[in-house]
Amino acid sequence: MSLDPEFAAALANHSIEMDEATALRMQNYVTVMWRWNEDINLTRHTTWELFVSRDLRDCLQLAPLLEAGEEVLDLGSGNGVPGIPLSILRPDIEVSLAESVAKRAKVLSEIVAEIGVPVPVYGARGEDLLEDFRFTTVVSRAVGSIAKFCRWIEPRWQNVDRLLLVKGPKWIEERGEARHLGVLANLQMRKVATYPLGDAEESEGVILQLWPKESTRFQET
Ligand SMILES: C[S@@+](CC[C@H](N)C(=O)[O-])C[C@H]1O[C@@H](n2cnc3c(N)ncnc32)[C@H](O)[C@@H]1O
Repeated sequence: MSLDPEFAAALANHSIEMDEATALRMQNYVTVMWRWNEDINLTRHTTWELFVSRDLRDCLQLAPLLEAGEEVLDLGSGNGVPGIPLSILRPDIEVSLAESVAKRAKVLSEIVAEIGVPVPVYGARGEDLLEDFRFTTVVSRAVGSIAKFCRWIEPRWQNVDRLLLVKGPKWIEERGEARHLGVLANLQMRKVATYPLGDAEESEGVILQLWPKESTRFQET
């Protein structure tokens, strides 16, 4: 397999440097995922430009925030973003996927098997999975509001060190709602990445880290 010139052009267009082996693994994931997308709705990002400028962009922001050896759960994985690209970008972390829609979870299992990444897929609600499994970090994109996540994880913090949520500019409204509902009372929240979304409004994307107040683990990060 060689690199698709449109993928290479999209990477160059966004000044993304990636070694060829990683780019080819990423291309294989996207190609297989798009093939499944013809049968079951997984993504609307069906051009290399959209994949690179939306999906890969967010994954590249998340990747450096994770420490080697972490056990990461992608909650609400859908088409596999951010979990599968993260497992390709960071083979030194262990990624699992939770997807509550059984048909999508089954397709995700087919995708990871075909592309050969060591990523377990759970056809379950992520918050239920946290009853029995422990993860150092839960990552998530486009699944629920800050308040929703606070409520989901609230009874499960003994099994999670931190949450990393990928958010668009609406995160400020969501923070307002979460404060209003009082669900942030026992949590610390910090913006750990900010980056331009490249849209006409010049809006910013953020990655929010949430962790329990009593934990000192992320004080210095
Ligand atoms: C809008 S899609 C986002 C998919 C992907 N994370 C992305 O950023 O493109 C949300 C996905 O999360 C799944 N989902 C929603 N709530 C969930 C939960 N509590 N646990 C696991 N999956 C969930 C939905 O079935 C859907 O596939």
